[in-house]
Amino acid sequence: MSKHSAQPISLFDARIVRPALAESFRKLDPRSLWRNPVMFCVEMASVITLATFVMSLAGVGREPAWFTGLVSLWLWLTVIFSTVAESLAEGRGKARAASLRKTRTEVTAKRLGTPEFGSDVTPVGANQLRKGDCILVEAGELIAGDGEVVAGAALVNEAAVTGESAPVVRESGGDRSAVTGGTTVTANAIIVRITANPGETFLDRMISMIEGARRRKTPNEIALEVLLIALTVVFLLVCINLSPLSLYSVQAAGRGTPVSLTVLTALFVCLAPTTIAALLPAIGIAGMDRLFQKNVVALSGRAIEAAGDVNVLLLDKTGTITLGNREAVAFVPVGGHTEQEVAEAALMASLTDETPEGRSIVVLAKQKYGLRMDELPASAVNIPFSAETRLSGMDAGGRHYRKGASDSTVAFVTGLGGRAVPGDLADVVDRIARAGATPLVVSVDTEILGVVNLKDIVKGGIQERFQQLRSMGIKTVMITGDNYLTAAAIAAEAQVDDFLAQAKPEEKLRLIRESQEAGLMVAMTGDGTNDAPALAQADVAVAMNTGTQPAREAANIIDLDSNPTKLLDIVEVGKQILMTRGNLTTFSIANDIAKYFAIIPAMMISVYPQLGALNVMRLATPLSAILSAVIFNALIIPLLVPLALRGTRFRPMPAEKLLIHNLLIYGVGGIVAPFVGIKGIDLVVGIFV
Ligand SMILES: Nc1ncnc2c1ncn2[C@@H]1O[C@H](COP(=O)(O)OP(=O)(O)OP(=O)(O)O)[C@@H](O)[C@H]1O
Ligand SMILES: [K+]
Ligand SMILES: [Mg+2]
Repeated sequence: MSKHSAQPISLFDARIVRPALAESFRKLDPRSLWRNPVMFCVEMASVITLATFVMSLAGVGREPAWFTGLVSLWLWLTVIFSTVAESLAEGRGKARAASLRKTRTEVTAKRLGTPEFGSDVTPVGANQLRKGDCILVEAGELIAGDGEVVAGAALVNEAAVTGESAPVVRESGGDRSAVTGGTTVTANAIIVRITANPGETFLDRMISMIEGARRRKTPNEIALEVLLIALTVVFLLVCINLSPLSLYSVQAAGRGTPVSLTVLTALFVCLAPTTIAALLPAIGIAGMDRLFQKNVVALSGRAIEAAGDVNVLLLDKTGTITLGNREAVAFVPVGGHTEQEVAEAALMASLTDETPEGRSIVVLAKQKYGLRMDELPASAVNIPFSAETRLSGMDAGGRHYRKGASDSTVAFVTGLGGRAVPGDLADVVDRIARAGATPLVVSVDTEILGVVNLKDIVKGGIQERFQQLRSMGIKTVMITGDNYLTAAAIAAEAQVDDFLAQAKPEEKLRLIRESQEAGLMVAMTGDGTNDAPALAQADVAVAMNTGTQPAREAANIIDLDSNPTKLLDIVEVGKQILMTRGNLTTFSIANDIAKYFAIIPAMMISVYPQLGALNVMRLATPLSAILSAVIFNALIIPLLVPLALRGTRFRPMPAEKLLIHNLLIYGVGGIVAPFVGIKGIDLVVGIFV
């Protein structure tokens, strides 16, 4: 097995750092930097101080050129540290996108006239394929685009996308019908109906997502940014007003010198929330990258952050909580019929059924009873399975063969005029359901012959993960189209908190709407086409990569490993992103206190010598105090880059406790650190000045 995560590239690997440094200079372009308004202001401040440096070189102004020059240099470094942080966060994704692009080679597809085997084949380039085209893909060939298997079943190697080289089954009809462009068929042949135009495929979306090209700011990021901009504007106004104020003070006191433009600009940058503003883009991008390490592709940053606040997780049963598909394991007669009769009727009701359940019935009838029908009866009409009717079958030779959920089949038979439901039916259905399997009732015309036992197996190790979700305050609810007893048995085995049985697609949707109206943040995990409406409505919609194309399109997060408990990791990363942002904001704002103590006395001491009392750090000279504050303000950014990229460590503890814990560390730390840091830098600066 080769996984992406098996060969992790370190965050500070040379292969990432070098291109990131180049990229960080491109990001200095004001036309792209304005997207981060606080850093844009710092860049303007750097330009202003560059001008005052040039002027002091020319002998204009009172300040020595070494001072204005160093202030300008460190202001530029402040901006560069921020663009480096963002580029570093993007780096690993870019490296991976490049390797994904390599797999998206130009392939030739075999386009078919009709969606059937044996129809005429026209070779076309992959980029000529359009939605709705059908292609034939045979063993050893690359699948040219995203699509849905409409005929056949094959083994597919998806390593190009998932990093997992063990082949998986992709087949028509069921919840495992979706195939991804760029993956390879290793055995058998399938016919695929293309579902995405070139440029809109999963691989394309994945590449643009991890490259950050389509990254939108999340609502949380926007809210925080509004706060940061407001703070910046306030400090800008304060600094602008300080200039006339200091002129006036100088005149009134009859001594001292007014504050210079360089010092005012330095003060502004030190007070503005530069630490968090510099690291803000990196935090979100790095979070998305951490998820990708876990083989989860988030198609929106918003979904990950919403996951940090999730209260309820709804899970589809088959394929999500239980393994793959339900398989027929036994035919159980009722009402005095024989096993053989049930097998025959079930076979007839499944001949045209392309779902895995239907195919497994055909296989069992053949294996156990030697039954086979090589040709369909001439008059056969397929009655396809739907999540609405919950039954399927075939009409042939004037007879109605059906199989389906117990209530649906009984209702169908009664509708045809059947009156006698066998007395032992309820018992048989109950027994199968209580064991956690799915009973399918088999009928011919008005007669109920027996029940097919479809086995359902709960995925291993799922219970502990649900327990962890519970301890994080997340309620798990299983929703299934299956009957109440089967649902109850599987729910008990998987240890979900609650379940909803016999749910049709619109009931799944309603449950989500109701939970959302009650103020809950809802996550949904599913794989079937019938889950798609619910996925589209959920705040966090996780589709299994094995799922159908509609489910994958409706989702905003795709789990390449198709593991329903991945939500735990998604929640963790979501919480980490929110916490990291909160912690760095606290730190950034708490930092200002020390800077007041460093800069205000330095600025005003020539006018008001009493302010010397505020110089608690005993900084050497006013100029070195200001320079030290500027240097500290810049250096704190690279020092916090590892924290921004890796995220605050997640501790499962109650929210209030966590808040107090973080406030203590980042609030108190934010107040103390700059006193120590600025003093230390001043000692070094003092050696030279
Ligand atoms: N091929 C089929 N033919 C007839 N009836 C079926 C078939 N497949 C499923 N059923 C019946 O329809 C019910 C609903 O099935 P469906 O697969 O839509 O459930 P679901 O809502 O996707 O839930 P889950 O996937 O969690 O089991 C099943 O419980 C079963 O009784
Ligand atoms: K600052
Ligand atoms: Mg399903």
